[in-house]
Amino acid sequence: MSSPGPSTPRQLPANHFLSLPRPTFLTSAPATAPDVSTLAGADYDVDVRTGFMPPSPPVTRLPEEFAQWELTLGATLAAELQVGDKKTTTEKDWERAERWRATVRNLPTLSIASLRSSILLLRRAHQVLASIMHFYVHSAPPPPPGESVHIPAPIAVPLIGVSHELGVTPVLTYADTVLWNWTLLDPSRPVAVDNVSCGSLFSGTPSEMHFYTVSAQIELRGVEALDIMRSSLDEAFVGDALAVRRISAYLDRLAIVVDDVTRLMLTMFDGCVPAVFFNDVRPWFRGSAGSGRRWVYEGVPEEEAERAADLSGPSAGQSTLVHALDVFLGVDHTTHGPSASTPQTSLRAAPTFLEQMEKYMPGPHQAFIHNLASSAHAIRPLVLGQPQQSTLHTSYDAAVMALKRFRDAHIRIVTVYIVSQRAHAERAAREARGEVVVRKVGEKADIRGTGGTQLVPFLKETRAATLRTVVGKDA
Ligand code: HEM
Repeated sequence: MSSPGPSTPRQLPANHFLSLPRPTFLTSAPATAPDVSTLAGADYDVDVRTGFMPPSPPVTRLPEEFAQWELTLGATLAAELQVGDKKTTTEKDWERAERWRATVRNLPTLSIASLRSSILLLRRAHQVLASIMHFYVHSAPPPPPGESVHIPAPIAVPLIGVSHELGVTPVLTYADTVLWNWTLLDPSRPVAVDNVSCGSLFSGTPSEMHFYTVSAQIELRGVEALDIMRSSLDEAFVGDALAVRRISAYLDRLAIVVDDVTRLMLTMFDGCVPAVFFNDVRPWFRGSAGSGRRWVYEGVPEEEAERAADLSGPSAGQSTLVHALDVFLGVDHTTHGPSASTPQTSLRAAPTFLEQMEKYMPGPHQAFIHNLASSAHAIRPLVLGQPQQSTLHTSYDAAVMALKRFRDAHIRIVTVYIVSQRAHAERAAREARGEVVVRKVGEKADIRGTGGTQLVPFLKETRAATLRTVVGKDA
């Protein structure tokens, strides 16, 4: 079975979140109201209990036929691979890495035909192959800028094939690190925020596990937000006074859910050590985008290889949940203010960062976003059609401001985990060279995210766009 692409609708399963009655907190909602939202009618791989995460723990091992891939990934532990361009990496580390890299080049190029019947196996294959690829690229000393990085055919060919089946890019994504990388703490209990834990893919550190786990918890807490979106769009279709009152209540609830998501995100500080994240985890994530080096996927048709040459590494910016919140609330990231990181003239034509991130999502989740975006009965126009100071305005702004608080908190996190870490690293390097370290007031380093953004101006602009969405004067 292959995964449905954006244009291949399927029958909705009975337990699909789009097929369910309204949230119970709105007791006055009629259970018989028709599901009229444009979200209905396709399978988006969104589950009523787990949202964008699959409903049961992902497969952790491929069948025997693909044992060599699993063994090669497992051997990275014994090889104690270090990031190739890390200051502390030695000649010996490179030699050990090169021996492991040779085993990757000598793998047979396996057919993925038998994987096509199982989306669960396809996901595991993507995770394994993309992880091997990132280990392969980043455990070697990087070639000079301008030179290409070669991905051997035994990895490149099946990775391209599997990615095609899943509708996702052939590079490590948020789906590999979070959505398809979790287990239940207590298997006798259902999937829940307090019963999920992610595995470490690269550094083997508790910080890496915590980094992914927090995102998984956010995805699970966000399930209620998806439920609220669906119910609100149903009501927007009806659009009468009662519907407007219900949407207000949904939006009030949404603000609470988003604040919970923000609280969860801030628990990053409880278990992910910034220096470990910056030095031992994040370097493995880097994609080719912004690196000045193209990744050449050997053995694949030129057109496919061209599409894969310039891709970003995983970022929670690929979380469909946050995109969905933006789309649902009508946050417009295309009209940039003066602090945007890209020149004003090129803004309208170019896709926004968030739009660019969609191709890193599994195909059905991309379809979910497109469907949500094309809803004929969107919430924001309905809100704008109501009188100023109405209850709906207040509730809408409450939800938007909760999303803005999420972005405030996210900027704090990025400051601690990247901006400050980068400043420490720079200072240490200059001091080691005997240079006097003075940074002029206002001078900022050009720091890029794994998504290739100039991250500080980008994140501030994303937050500003959220604030511009507010409709009331007093918000
Ligand atoms: C240590 C933790 C984190 C760090 C260092 C971090 C870093 C970043 C960076 C650098 C970007 C800029 C885009 C890029 O170029 O990659 C970004 C974007 C983004 N991140 Fe995070 N992130 C963290 C945790 C999270 C979590 C837990 C979430 C929640 C799902 C999240 C959601 C987002 C979103 C939605 C964006 C897109 C920009 C936006 O919508 O405001 N991040 N992140």
